[in-house]
Amino acid sequence: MTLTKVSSAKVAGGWHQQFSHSATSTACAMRFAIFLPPQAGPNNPVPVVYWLSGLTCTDENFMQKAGAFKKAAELGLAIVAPDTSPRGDGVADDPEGSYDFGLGAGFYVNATQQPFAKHYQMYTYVVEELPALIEANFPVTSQRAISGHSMGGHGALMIALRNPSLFSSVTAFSPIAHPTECPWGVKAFTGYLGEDKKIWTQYDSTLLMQNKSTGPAALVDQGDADNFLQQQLKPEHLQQAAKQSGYPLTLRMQAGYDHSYFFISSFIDEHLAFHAQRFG
Ligand SMILES: N[C@@H](CCC(=O)N[C@@H](CS)C(=O)NCC(=O)O)C(=O)O
Repeated sequence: MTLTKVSSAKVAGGWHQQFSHSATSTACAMRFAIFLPPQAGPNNPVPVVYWLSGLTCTDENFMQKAGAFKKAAELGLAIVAPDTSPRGDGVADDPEGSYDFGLGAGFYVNATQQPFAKHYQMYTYVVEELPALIEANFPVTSQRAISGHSMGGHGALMIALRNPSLFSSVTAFSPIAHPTECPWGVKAFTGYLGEDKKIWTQYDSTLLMQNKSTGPAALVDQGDADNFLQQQLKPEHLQQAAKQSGYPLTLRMQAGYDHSYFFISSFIDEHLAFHAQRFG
């Protein structure tokens, strides 16, 4: 598998780099960003935190705005941020060009519906193809954690719940906690997965958590001044699911914070420390 380096910059004693590669799962060129802390080297592989971004984002938003590098360098963690959808010639988009479906809005599912199924295989890309690529090409261990924001916060929870042996911990900011019951999720799941709601359940974190009493330790932060809180995010549904099953979830409501990267940058250090503690 050939990786093409797109950019490279030293930061916090380590390196921020972007690469593109031809992905099998999504059948198109995919770009990702990686932060390698100063400790990382052939004789010192480091664990990886995967970061899944939200609607409208690319691999760049988190790396530019979260302010995560100093803490990741201190803790010796690599961070990998994939794109939020397939892109390029021939990749279908929302016919209306809206921001919440199609390009920039892959929802980390494997689409079954045309014209999306050919490229929108983000679940397989994030769970299988990207970690295999990272572990074959960079000085990292197979210790993994996963985090994300909004659509990506949901993606992180859903992927960790479905793959407990692959991730030692999961954290999320402002996740779309119950996608089968909010407008963003219903639109995306109808478009990518079709009308059969039984198929949707495998991609819904609240429904998955309801039936699991064990799995990767989960931390969720949610701002109470987030414009999307009531209509789209519904963290109380996730809390209720954890209560019902006994799942190890800590949900923190954070007073005054909105949906933006200002919120993420305020608590990202704590999320990285949460992961580092569980890597041991
Ligand atoms: N554009 C949408 C919201 C999109 C949005 O808030 N995206 C979040 C993720 S859900 C984000 O991270 N945006 C990019 C950024 O802040 O850098 C709107 O205004 O309603």
